[in-house]
Amino acid sequence: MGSLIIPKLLIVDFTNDNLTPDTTIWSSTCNDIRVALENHGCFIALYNGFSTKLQESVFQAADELFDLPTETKIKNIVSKPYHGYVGQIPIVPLHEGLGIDYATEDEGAQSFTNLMWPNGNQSFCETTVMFSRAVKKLENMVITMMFESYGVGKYSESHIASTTYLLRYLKYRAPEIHETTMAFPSHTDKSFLTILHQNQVSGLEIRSRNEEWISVEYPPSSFMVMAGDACKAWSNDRVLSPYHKVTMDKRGKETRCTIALFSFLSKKVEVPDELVDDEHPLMFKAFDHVDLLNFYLTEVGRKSQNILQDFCGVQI
Ligand SMILES: O=C(O)CCC(=O)C(=O)O
Ligand SMILES: [Fe+2]
Repeated sequence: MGSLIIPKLLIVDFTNDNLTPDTTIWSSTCNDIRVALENHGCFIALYNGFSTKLQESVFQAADELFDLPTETKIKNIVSKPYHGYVGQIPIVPLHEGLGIDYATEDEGAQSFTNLMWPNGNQSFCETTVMFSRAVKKLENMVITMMFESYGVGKYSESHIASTTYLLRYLKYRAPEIHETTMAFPSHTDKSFLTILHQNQVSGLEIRSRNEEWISVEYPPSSFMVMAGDACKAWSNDRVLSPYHKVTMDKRGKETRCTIALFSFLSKKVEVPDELVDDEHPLMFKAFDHVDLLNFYLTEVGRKSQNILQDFCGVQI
């Protein structure tokens, strides 16, 4: 049996005050981020863009939300696929999730809050917006650095201006004896980037390029930054959009909670000309991001083992 080499995931320290544009550390970190996204499709970010109080209150907000009756939670219906309530699924019995589209904007968070708490819940609303905005800042920094490393920094501002954010509160209860430990089946994200923040209960597993599953442990104060299929398409197939899943510990007793921010483009996802050359011929046609989600809703899309190729691959 060959030895199992578990690749170490990159840890980027965004709390370092010296990490500012036009410094050596900035350009080497931009490079590290690009290499990590190409090799593993993810990295861990140490980030202190919000207070310890907000860190606590966002998990309290999650508890309050999941404590609502199911009849209320199922009202979280969003027209875009995979944006609303998910739960009560017999083959995924441990998982429940709710989504807030445009969570970085007051109106987005407010309309969700009004739906869940018709008599109001201002602290939930404020916590959601503050947390989403703090994570958006991290997302924007990663975009800026990745674009810079690919030599297309001039496009990052317009990309960020055309990005919308979906915040999802996700819960996984501990399995009972004889119950499945599979808490969220293997998939790739359809987002551009996904940023995950978990409580003290791990469970995330990521599939590496050589198809080994890596269990990811990251401290509750840090973030997992992951590329989605739209990022893979934009990069002309350089970045990995990793398969990942959540598995709960068979003997675990605690509930796992993740708060995830997904970024989506409101303009076409297209490969910059600079990322196409003889060595890297164009792999994907430009597409509307929401159409990728709609394709994933179809049977062909759901069963596809190579969704980008099947959805927007350039036929050779
Ligand atoms: O809970 C997690 O860590 C992962 C969630 C996830 O993969 C998703 O919502 O797409
Ligand atoms: Fe995911």
